[in-house]
Amino acid sequence: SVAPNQVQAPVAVPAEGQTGKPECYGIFCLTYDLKAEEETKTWKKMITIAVSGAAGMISNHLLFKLASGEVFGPDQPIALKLLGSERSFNALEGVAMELEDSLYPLLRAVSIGIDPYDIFQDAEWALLIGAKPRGPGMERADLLDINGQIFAEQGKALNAVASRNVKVIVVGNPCNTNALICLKNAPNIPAKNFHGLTRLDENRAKCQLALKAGVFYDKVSNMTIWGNHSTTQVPDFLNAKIDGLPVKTVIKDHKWLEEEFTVMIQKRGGALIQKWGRSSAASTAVSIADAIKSLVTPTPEGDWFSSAVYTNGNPYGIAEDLVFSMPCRSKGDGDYELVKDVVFDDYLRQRIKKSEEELLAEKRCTAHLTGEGVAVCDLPAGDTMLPGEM
Ligand SMILES: NC(=O)c1ccc[n+]([C@@H]2O[C@H](COP(=O)([O-])OP(=O)(O)OC[C@H]3O[C@@H](n4cnc5c(N)ncnc54)[C@H](O)[C@@H]3O)[C@@H](O)[C@H]2O)c1
Repeated sequence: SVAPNQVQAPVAVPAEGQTGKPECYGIFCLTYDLKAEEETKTWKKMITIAVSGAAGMISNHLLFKLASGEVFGPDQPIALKLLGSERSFNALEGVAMELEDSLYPLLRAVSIGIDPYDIFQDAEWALLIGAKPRGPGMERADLLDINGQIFAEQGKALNAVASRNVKVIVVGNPCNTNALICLKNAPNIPAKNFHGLTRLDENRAKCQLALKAGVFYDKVSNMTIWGNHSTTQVPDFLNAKIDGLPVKTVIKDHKWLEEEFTVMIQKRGGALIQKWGRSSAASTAVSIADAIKSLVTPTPEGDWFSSAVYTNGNPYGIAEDLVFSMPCRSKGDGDYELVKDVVFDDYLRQRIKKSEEELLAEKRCTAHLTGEGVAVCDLPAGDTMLPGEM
């Protein structure tokens, strides 16, 4: 209790469900006269970023990168709208308190809540990280259903209240199929705006190629991850370059590329869990930041980045109506186009096919969540794990 003569700090206004309104948090409830501040004169218009799973491990790194300005730029003020689960609401308040205490000049608004219809209101970016982890003994089909339901609901909420051009990055696993479910439930938002995160896989692949070639990782470019964010993903060493040269002319050990490199990237997440006892959080947050930066800054001439995006109209012959990781370029306007000048050989084609089959099976298994009828789960056995599982 507070003594009568003490000033009480602003407190969090309870989230939706308790008051009927999502609310600002603490210091962010004060209003500021932005125009009165010298530095704000050159600032851009504030953008609204919604983050789900905001009390989780990945968000604990990501939110502070967003607020610091390193993702959207030092002249871009932001509003953060944080979505948690009922269970994590206290932790969410803790996150908001840490954001308050960080005194970020660019962070102009923070609100927290557990209802996506409130939190996604006017969101221009939605970073969908919150999902249930696969528990012991849980079948992949169960995970697809449990998390798919979350993304069906969040897709509906985005459709109802988000900005009409919201860009959505799905991180919660299984992220490709969750992104497909999400976009199917948001018919009024362009399907092109939905991404599944495979940037972490791209970054991991660049690092291992650089290590093998004995060069720093900034020398590796044109790195595509094809397919599903699972152990069927295909890190493409045919089109990737080291110092502007095809990887295969720099790394002569083609047996290593085909047999060791591919598996190493597919299972990197699992290897990390064995060391850490938890899944990658910091490097995942970095890769989300990278994925956003790749959409809001022009792609360097001749290069590209990987993102799992909607396949309709793809030039590679991949089945339509999937969310599949493919090479993209951006003009820096938040949008992207698929890269046309890539080559294929039998090795690459065969492996892409396997990931495609897996995603088609995941889609059949979640048909009840995409409005396409009765689900049939005939998931390929054996190697359909997420990179974080081993
Ligand atoms: N695509 C990738 O490259 C990649 C990499 C690493 C992890 N992941 C995935 O990201 C997800 C989050 O990982 P983490 O380490 O931050 O997990 P975490 O368990 O630390 O955090 C997840 C948070 O989400 C919350 N949550 C659960 N359901 C929610 C819902 N419906 N709405 C809002 N919040 C909800 C939980 O309460 C928890 O606080 C997992 O699904 C993980 O598999 C993806």
